[in-house]
Amino acid sequence: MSSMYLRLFIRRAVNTRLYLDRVEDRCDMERSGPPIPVVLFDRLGSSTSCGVHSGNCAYQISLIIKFSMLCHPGLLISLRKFVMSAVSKPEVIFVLGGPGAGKGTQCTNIVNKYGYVHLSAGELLREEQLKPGSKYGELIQGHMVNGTIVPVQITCSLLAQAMEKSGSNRFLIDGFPRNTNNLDGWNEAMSDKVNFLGVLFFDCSEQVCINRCLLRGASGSGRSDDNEETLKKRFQTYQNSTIPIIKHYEAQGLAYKIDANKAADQVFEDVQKVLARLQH
Ligand SMILES: Nc1ncnc2c1ncn2[C@@H]1O[C@H](COP(=O)(O)OP(=O)(O)O)[C@@H](O)[C@H]1O
Ligand SMILES: Nc1ccn([C@H]2C[C@H](O)[C@@H](COP(=O)(O)OP(=O)(O)O)O2)c(=O)n1
Repeated sequence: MSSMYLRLFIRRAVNTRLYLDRVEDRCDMERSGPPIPVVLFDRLGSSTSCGVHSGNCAYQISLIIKFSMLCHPGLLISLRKFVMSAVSKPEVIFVLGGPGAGKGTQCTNIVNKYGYVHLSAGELLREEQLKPGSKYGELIQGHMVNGTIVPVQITCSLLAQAMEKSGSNRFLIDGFPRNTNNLDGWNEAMSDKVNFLGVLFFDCSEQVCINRCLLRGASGSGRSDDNEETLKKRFQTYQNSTIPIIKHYEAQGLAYKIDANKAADQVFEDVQKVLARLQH
């Protein structure tokens, strides 16, 4: 009995890729026709496994359940979560605030507690800049040092690639959108593909931010922009270009302001209150 399996299929005709959380393994299973990415993961211990197949114009989810697990009390809840995560669009929260406001620090806290995937636009750009032979390396470096913003086509495609590669469906997108070019580019390419929950806005005074960035630089961040001269320019960009984006979301009731001048653990207390609201 324990080796008998029940297989459920869910099919839907959409040309889309699926993003699932808790991806544990990738393999090619039941290959037929063109190559199909298959994600295998496990929600009820080792005796339940799920495969997700994303084809050209349809996707099919198959869920393999051991007969002995059919009476498991968590099965229905797990099934519902599984199906919802598979058929719903990926969740996105934007994280904004001045340079050094503590965005990255709080994103790490959120990832540890809530299991989002953290994508830092700045970090993705730094990685791209360092890639040998990157055609955007010099352009990115120029913007970093001048404290200006890289064109959205580059940043948005790095974000989209990272989302796809992660296999998750819950994202914190940190340091984006930073100006109207970022916002327009995102809206054009991505906004109808995601379920946007809102913006975490880390509000922090300029002096506190500058002190934190200088300390970060002094303690070996290795970042070409953690110096006083670039910081002045980054703050100008923040005031002139990013604050209007935050205001744009505030006007829609989608920005959640958090006092980021406080100690990191106090800031995280406030973050958790906001997340509790966002997730309901
Ligand atoms: N609430 C806080 N109080 C004091 N220092 C902080 C706080 N949050 C972050 N830091 C420190 O300040 C620096 C900048 O934080 P970081 O999370 O990298 O900011 P951002 O991602 O907004 O640039 C880091 O060295 C970090 O350890
Ligand atoms: N959307 C973005 C995000 C960052 N950048 C560039 C320009 C920014 O000054 C640098 C650094 O960004 P990052 O988010 O890492 O910086 P802070 O964490 O806010 O200090 O990257 C960009 O051009 N476009």
